Amino acid sequence: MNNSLATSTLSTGHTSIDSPLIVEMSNLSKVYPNGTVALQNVNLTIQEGEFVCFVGPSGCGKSTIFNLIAGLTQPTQGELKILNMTPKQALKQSDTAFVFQDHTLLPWRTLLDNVALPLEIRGISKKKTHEEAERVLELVGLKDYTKALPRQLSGGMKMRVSIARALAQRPKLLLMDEPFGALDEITRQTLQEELLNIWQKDSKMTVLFITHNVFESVFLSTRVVVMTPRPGKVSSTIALPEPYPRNEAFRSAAQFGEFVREVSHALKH
Ligand SMILES: Nc1ncnc2c1ncn2[C@@H]1O[C@H](COP(=O)(O)OP(=O)(O)OP(=O)(O)O)[C@@H](O)[C@H]1O
Repeated sequence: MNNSLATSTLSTGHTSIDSPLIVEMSNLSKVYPNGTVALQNVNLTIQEGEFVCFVGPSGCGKSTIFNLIAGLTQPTQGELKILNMTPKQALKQSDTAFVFQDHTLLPWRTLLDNVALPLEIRGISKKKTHEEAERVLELVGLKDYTKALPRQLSGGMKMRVSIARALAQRPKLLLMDEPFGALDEITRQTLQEELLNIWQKDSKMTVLFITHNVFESVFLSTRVVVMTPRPGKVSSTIALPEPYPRNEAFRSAAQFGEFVREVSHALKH
């Protein structure tokens, strides 16, 4: 697919042709003050309920796209709408939540208190924040660890807490920047399946996920966005209209291998 088709939307995952647009980027460019052209004329729309992976060489502007969506930096040119609002308005309404590779848990707070923190900051009552924190910790398989401290957990468990903390905000848009990059392969695959289960339970949550791992992008997403080396552009979008739930059987299916080859080929050209 060529760049012009990057603006098209697809009926995969929970989405249908009528699903509202969550992200609209038109001719989006970002030049940093030092002159680095991080993004050039990016056109992309993402519908409610999609799971979109971004792949591309280091420095192609993937994180810059996330920072723009989060309202942490401003575009130099073009337009960006999140849920038909400016990124800052969307962030204010807590419609956007993040998960990073570094779990950023506070070492002195229990898991429950770590997960409750963003809600506490929003002034929600202690009873409600704790109920919500318990709900999401159960969702990520950690209901027996509410009183544990981060140092008592493995890397994979810390990542689960980090995901729970983002989910506690009930985001419409979840941004995940290489969340599983530091995990061993088995833990990574387990968390991929758990993440898909969580996403499937919430038909309206849209997930944008940055990864350097082509296999991961194919396993997870309804659509892979492939970016070019700097200045970052969308070179192609590849639809993955394979049904969910996806599991071990999908990883060994012929179709999986074909999609991996397609994404790898797009990355090299
Ligand atoms: N605040 C900044 N000031 C100047 N240049 C920046 C800034 N942030 C990022 N860049 C540059 O913009 C380009 C895109 O960076 P970005 O972090 O968005 O890429 P990326 O695709 O996420 O990279 P990686 O895969 O290595 O994380 C890079 O050349 C980077 O050095």
